[in-house]
Amino acid sequence: MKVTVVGAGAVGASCAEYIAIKDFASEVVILDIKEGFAEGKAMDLMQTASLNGFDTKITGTTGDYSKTADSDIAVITSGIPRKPGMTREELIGINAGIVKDVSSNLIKHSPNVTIIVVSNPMDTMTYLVHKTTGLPKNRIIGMGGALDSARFKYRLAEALEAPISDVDGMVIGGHSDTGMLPLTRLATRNSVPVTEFLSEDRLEQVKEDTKVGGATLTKLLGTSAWYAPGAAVSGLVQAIACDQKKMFPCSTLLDGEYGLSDICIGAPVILGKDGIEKIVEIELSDAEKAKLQESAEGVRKTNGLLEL
Ligand SMILES: NC(=O)C1=CN([C@@H]2O[C@H](COP(=O)(O)OP(=O)(O)OC[C@H]3O[C@@H](n4cnc5c(N)ncnc54)[C@H](O)[C@@H]3O)[C@@H](O)[C@H]2O)C=CC1
Ligand SMILES: O=C([O-])CC(=O)C(=O)O
Repeated sequence: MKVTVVGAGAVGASCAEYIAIKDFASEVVILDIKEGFAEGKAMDLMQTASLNGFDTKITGTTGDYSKTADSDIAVITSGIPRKPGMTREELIGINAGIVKDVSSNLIKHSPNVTIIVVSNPMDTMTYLVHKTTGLPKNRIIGMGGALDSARFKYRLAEALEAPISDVDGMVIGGHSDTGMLPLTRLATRNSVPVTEFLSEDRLEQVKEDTKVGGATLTKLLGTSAWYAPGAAVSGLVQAIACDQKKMFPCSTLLDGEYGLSDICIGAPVILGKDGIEKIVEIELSDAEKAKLQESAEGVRKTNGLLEL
């Protein structure tokens, strides 16, 4: 199993590290355009192998896509992150060109690759990869909901004063400060709906804290987060590499599901060896349906800025 990670920055390196530590891939190639950067990150990570006990071979390259040839999975993290006060959508001007260029180079050397898009604005970047590569839709996956759901569980556990392992919950919709839809109605603590334990006001606070999870960290760090994003990507990569048939909310091209078409947005999917093997349609309340439509309108507005 060969995995390429494009972008050796904060998220790319974190993602490569978690993939290596989980020790399911034979090879990880990191590619960046900054001279020597990916080689340096790869060497540093390889020097953790004896300490962390993994056998994954990590190599780095400055822009040489021939080194990525025959990758099974490629993760795109190349592009600029936001600074405090910015939205993810503001990154489109620079990141669209990068993502388009990177995905076409990847496919030249790995025609059967499954691509996981991380660069922001992620739903629009995932749509761009669909529009420009011609890869089948099951092999283009946007990472956002897995991260947002992890943040949702963190906030739920905080409100419940419970360990995170007690808590389950999912976030669907667009990966944006306003478009996320944390499904509080379906969240549970050991199978018991969290609505049994938390007031409506407290749940509303959990929802709002979850939606601005990325912005909160960006304000604290001066750039956007990387540990949880890297861990979330590694979870998707592992589910595909190990054919786990796990369910994650991912940005996927919808074709009528949830009443939406010609848009990539977060919905629950089953991930296995064929990438997105199924889009799971869950019954939403009328209020949730309306929120999802609103979220989709936001994503479509950003998609409208693409030069296709
Ligand atoms: N979908 C999600 O949940 C998340 C998305 N992100 C996004 O991921 C992206 C990366 O974030 P960070 O790693 O923090 O940024 P970073 O600045 O640390 O790393 C980005 C790397 O991309 C490289 N790069 C730029 N153009 C390239 C090209 N054409 N080919 C190869 N490499 C290129 C840069 O040299 C840099 O090393 C941002 O757009 C950020 O908004 C970040 C966190 C979560
Ligand atoms: O907040 C950002 O810009 C990066 C990101 O998507 C996240 O951490 O959720």
